[in-house]
Amino acid sequence: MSFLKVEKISHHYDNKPVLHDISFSLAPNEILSILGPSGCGKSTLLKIITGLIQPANGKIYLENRDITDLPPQKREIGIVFQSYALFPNLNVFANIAFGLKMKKFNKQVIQERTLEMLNLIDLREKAYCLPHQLSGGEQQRVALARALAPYPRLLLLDEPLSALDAKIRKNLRLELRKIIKAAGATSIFVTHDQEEAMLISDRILVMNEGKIEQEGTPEEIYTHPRNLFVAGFIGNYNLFSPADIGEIGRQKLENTFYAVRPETINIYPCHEGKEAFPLHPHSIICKGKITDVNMSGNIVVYSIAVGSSLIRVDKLNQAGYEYLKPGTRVIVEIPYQALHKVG
Ligand SMILES: Nc1ncnc2c1ncn2[C@@H]1O[C@H](COP(=O)(O)OP(=O)(O)OP(=O)(O)O)[C@@H](O)[C@H]1O
Repeated sequence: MSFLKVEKISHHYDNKPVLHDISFSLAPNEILSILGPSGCGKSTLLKIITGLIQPANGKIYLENRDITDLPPQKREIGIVFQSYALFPNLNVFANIAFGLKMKKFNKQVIQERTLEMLNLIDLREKAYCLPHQLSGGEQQRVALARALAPYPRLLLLDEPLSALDAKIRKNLRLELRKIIKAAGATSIFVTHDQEEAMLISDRILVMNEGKIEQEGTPEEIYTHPRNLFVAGFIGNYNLFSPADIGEIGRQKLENTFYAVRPETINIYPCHEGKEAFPLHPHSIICKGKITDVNMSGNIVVYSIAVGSSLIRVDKLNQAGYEYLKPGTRVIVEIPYQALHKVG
């Protein structure tokens, strides 16, 4: 059974179309990320789900009930925004309890549920602090607890980590998923950061210019991008046509674009006078020259000029790994199964 069903939603501002026939559904307890570049329509779609905007066309169903015309306050949707939006004059406990009070839960329920939320976000010892006494990451955990406290039917998170600095952001990603899963909240997470979407969600919708380009699990999106846009947006993919790289192989490639992940490519130095190499039956082989070598954590990132393309190759920097120097001529081996046709 789908918990939320978004059916053929279209929208425009001043005759400019921004959403085209968007349909997707969400299973109970699932975390779905909507991933796409700035201006692709993510916020507009969220506002339509919350009821802040009426769509030009289409329907929204929550637990099989048509909520398209229901006002926002009747939808029981919790929202966490990019800015923490906590009440500055209320302490952490009162901020979390706020939604419960508004919904007129009795005192004991408010006390118990607020404590449960404080434990969930691991901030019990900060219950009587004011928001300005907390770090950005802590404030965002409080914002999450406040949204979860009144048992929302659906939780929407609109770029909740983008105001945080890089380190806190990285730490909070997995914690956010853990908290949402522990609370059992069905959620939609909006982001333009592919790494964040991969780590936090069960499923991802990749959006571009008001359309869904691909829908799938993080692994499906990462390993099988459906088209050039998704491969380009997911990051690090090498994109080329066979003519660009002057490949030699046993299977003829089509004259279109292919995507290949940097970690799937092998490179071998060409030793002087020994440039001949066997044709591997399951690979395409080409010649290249290393133009740059960079360390990115435990990964050695090679930039290799191959034909008219610059190919990225990632190798694990294990103990004893001897990396190749810029200027080295190399044989580049790309396994056929690593190639994805995206043109
Ligand atoms: N109130 C409005 N009036 C007119 N155009 C708007 C309005 N709100 C958004 N737009 C336009 O609609 C398109 C989609 O905007 P939207 O805010 O939904 O994108 P987004 O993917 O959320 O972007 P970002 O990641 O930058 O927040 C953009 O071209 C934007 O300029």
